[in-house]
Amino acid sequence: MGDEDWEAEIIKPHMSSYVPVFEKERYSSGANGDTFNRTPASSSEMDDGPSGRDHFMRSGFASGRSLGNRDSSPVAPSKRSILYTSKGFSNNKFEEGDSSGFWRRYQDGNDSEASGSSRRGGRGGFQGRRGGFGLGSSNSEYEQDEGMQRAGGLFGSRRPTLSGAGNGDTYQSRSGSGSGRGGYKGLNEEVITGSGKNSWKSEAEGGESGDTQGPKVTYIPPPPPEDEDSIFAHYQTGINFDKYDTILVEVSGHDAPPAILTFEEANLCQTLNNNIAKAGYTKLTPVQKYSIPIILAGRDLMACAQTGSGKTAAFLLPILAHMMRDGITASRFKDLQEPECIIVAPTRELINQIYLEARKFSFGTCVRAVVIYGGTQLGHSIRQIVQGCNILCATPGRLMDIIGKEKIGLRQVKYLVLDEADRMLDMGFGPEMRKLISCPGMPSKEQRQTLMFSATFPEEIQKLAGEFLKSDYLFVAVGQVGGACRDVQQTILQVGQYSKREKLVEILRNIGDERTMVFVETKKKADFIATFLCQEKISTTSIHGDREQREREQALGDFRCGKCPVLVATSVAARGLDIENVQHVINFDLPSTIDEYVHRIGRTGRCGNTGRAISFFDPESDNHLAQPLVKVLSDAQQDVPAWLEEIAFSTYVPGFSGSARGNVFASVDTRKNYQGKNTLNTAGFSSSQAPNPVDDESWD
Ligand SMILES: Nc1ncnc2c1ncn2[C@@H]1O[C@H](COP(=O)(O)OP(=O)(O)OP(=O)(O)O)[C@@H](O)[C@H]1O
Repeated sequence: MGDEDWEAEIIKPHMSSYVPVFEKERYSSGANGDTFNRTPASSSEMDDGPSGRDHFMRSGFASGRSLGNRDSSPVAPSKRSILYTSKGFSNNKFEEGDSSGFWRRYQDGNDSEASGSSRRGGRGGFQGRRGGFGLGSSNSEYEQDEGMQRAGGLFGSRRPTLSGAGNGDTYQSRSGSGSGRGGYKGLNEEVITGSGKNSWKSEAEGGESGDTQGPKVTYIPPPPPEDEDSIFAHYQTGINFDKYDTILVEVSGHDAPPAILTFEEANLCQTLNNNIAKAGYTKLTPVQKYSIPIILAGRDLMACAQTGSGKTAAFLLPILAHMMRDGITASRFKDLQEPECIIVAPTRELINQIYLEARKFSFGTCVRAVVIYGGTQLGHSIRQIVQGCNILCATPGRLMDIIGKEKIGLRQVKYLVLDEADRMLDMGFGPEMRKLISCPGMPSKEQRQTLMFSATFPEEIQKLAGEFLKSDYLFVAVGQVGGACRDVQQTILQVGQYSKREKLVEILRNIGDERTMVFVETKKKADFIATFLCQEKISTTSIHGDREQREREQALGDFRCGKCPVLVATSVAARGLDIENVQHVINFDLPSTIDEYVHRIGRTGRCGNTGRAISFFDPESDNHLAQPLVKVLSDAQQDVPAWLEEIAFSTYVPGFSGSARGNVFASVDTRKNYQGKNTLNTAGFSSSQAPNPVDDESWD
């Protein structure tokens, strides 16, 4: 979907929009029965909803709050918390390209980052504002920075961006493309929509290679809290956690070890068991029941399981168990570190989250996990590594940089994990991953264990994965490959682009202060919508690839802690992020692929908790998604609006395999004629016995 024509927006009449059944139940109708006009008298009214909503509405964050008017809520934004504003806004006009005129710094904040230099760069380039925040390294060798950021002036987008740095309360002009930083802000995570197709570029592709010239990135992320309570902080599993056991699991491949039913059966060492208990895990999720024994048996694995169902622990625990069993030696300071495990993920925030999980489960052991990612000072990454590194969690660009600088040797790598593997292997990251496995020293696939996890695995990506995996890898499919989490109540509203903002505000006002992620398709629109919501006095922050890393982390922090209950995001936040109490996802713009939709709505309804997703379907631009949406909705046992079925029918493509991007509905392993498969429920009982395995068709 391309950018909206904001100019046209103010003259076009609003299109009528569809109101879902559940909203009609909840709110009395307006004159035409078509709008959310009534505010419930109290939140208790919400508690009486149908089953799926019950728990959701009872959750702590919502309770006791008025759901009617944000202004009256305890966190209603004050003048200070209107994070940014725009001049042209009252005209509903987005003056693209004239960022210096359109955006003005909200002076109320005392942002140290901005105060050092003017950020009104206009169309000019570098203003040098990134020089030092008292965080610079004393070791100049380590102060190299990401190349594309240096070269970024060439690509300056001149787009305004939120600034959460410092107190997170100010929005300010970032004209001149972030002034001192040029235009590149994590191209690896950017969805480029010009062609109407997602195209992801890796950091290294984008140039975080450290070789090009440009301004230095000096950001050093604050260290995570070290106290045990913080390390083991977790949220509760939800009412549907036990229902995971009813999901069918299909395992394909030869000689799959049997599933385990309890943590005890995994025979992990005492320290790991203690950490599991402290993390609040008492029962395995299906993907853990199947993946843990497979990994413990030394097999390569491709695992597909619904969002929020515990894939991270499914690979971390057996890897750590092996490391402990092998008597891993404590890390020590060395200029070249040789980690035993490398974990890669497509976004900075996700890899950081995986690192925190690795740190949690390795607590009290001599295994040292380290995280490195783009948008931070390269010297900082290197300093983390040289102190010792057994498990390296990295985004691809930064990983290749560090390998290039000979701070990481690959000879000892025994485990290579690709989280969000379908993303890691697609056109964006695939080339980087191929470079990684052919780096000097990297053990061949026969000599290492390669593990791939995702909630979606398109057929064509499964085929590419053969290059990375041993030919006898096992494939675990928990439920439908690419299916949406059933704990998310999905609603599709027909909303034309010119009605979207009004509908968004209406919904957000009714939601109250429950944490909500609003997905939009472009970075520019993320800024625009965040500005708009702030003007509507809805505390909002935003995350996207044009924001500096400091700002991205600040935004996520403000959202996590509830300071800003609304997070406007691009697809950079679609995958993997595990944020407590996200009760709503709103697709202001639908993504261009159904997989992205599945990941986005999976930010809610995690770990057995329930959640809700509302998506604006614009018939002008989203018809290609009608068929896959109908399939995803019906597979997840959701109501399918009649109008959507009609569109799906009218846009019927003979031979359609269920997706805007290929065969999303491959239910299992795509190795053709593969017969070594078992279908079981997660209590471990086989529902169809596997025939004798025949020759495995490998994708090598
Ligand atoms: N066995 C368990 N018991 C309790 N909580 C668990 C268990 N396994 C995982 N969790 C918790 O469930 C949440 C979701 O887990 P995780 O982030 O690993 O999901 P995921 O499957 O990787 O999701 P996504 O597809 O979105 O990346 C986390 O907070 C995690 O700590």
